[in-house]
Amino acid sequence: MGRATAVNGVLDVPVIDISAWADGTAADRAGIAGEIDRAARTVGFMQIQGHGIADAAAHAFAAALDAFFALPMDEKKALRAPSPDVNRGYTPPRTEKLSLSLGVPAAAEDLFEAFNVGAEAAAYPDLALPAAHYPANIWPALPGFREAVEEWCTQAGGLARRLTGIFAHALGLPADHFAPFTDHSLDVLRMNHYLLPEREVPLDRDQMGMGAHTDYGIVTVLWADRVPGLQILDTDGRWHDVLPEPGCLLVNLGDLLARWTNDRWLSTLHRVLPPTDATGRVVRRRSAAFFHDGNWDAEISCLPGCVPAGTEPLYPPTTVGRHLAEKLGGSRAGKPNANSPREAARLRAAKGD
Ligand SMILES: O=C(O)CCC(=O)C(=O)O
Ligand SMILES: [Fe+2]
Repeated sequence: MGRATAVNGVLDVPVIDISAWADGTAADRAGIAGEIDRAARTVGFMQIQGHGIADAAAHAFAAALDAFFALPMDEKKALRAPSPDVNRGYTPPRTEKLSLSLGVPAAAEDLFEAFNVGAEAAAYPDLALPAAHYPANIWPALPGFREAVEEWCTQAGGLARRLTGIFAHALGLPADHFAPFTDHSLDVLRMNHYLLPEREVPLDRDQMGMGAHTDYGIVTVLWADRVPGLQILDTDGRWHDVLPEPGCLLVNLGDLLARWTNDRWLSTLHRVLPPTDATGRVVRRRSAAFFHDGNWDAEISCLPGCVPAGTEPLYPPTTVGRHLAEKLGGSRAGKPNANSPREAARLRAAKGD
C-alpha cells in the first residue's frame, strides 16, 4: 500500500485527464493507466477530467434533483420502497446509519435524505434475474425527471465502464477482463441531499451528514456540490476535506477492487459532515453517487498475482449479491454487518477530528 501526499495537512486527490484514452498513443494510455494506478494505491479517490460528459447533462440532472427534493415531505414519503431491503425510491432524513455497513455503531441516524434508482430485472429479459436484487424503480410524477436521471445514469455508467477498461490495463489484465463481472451490473444511483429545516436545534458533535463507510461495489462516480462536507480517511488514519475541482468528477474505488487486488488498491473510508457555513449553520449540499457494483451472481476472489507467495488473501471469496446484502442490511435495515472487520478496524483506528 502506498502513501498519499499531504501538503500542509491537505490531501492531494489527483486530477487525472482521461481524454486521450480512446484515441491516444500507447504512451498516452500507459501514462493514464499509471496515474490511475498511483491514485488507486495511495488515495483510492481521484478527480477525473476529460470525462466527456457534457455540462448540459449535469445541469439537467441537478435541476431534476432539486425539483425532487423540493417536493413536500408527504409526496416524497409516498415514494418509499416497500421494505428497507429494496434499494429503491426515497429515504427520508435520519433513516440510515452508513457506519453500520461496517458494523460500527453510530450515536444518531445520518442526516441525509436520498433517492435511489438502479438496474431493473426487466432490462435483461433473457437472463431471468431475481427481482429482489434488481427491483423496479419508483418514479415521481415530475415532468422530465426520469429522462434527466436516466441520461445521467447512462453518462456516469459509460464513464464507469471506460474506467474499468483503464483499471484492467493498470492491473496488467486483458482489456475486457471485467466484462464477465459487469454484463448485468447491479448499478445504482443514489442522489443525496443534506439540509435541515430552519427550526432544528443545533447539531450534536457526532451527528453525521452521512456516516463513515466504504463504497460496496467496483467503482463510484460521484457528482457533488463544491460545498465542504465530504471527508476521506488517509492511510495514517486522518480525515481530510475533499472538494471537486470545477469540471472534474470524483471517482472512488469500492470494496470489490480492494478484494480483487488484496488491498493493493484502496476502498477508502469516507464520510460527510453536516455541511455548515462559517457561522455553523447547516447549509444545503447535494451529491449523487453512481455505484457500478457488478453482476449480483459474480464471484469475487483475489486476483492470482496479488497474493504474495506463502500468504493467504486478506479477504475471503464472496459474491456481489452477498456482499451488497450484508452492507445494505447494515446501512438500511440496521443490522450491523459483521463481515467487514478490516474496514471497521480502520475506522476504529481513525484519529479524532
Ligand atoms: O455526499 C457525498 O459527497 C458522498 C456520498 C457518498 O459517499 C455515497 O453516497 O456513498
Ligand atoms: Fe460513499
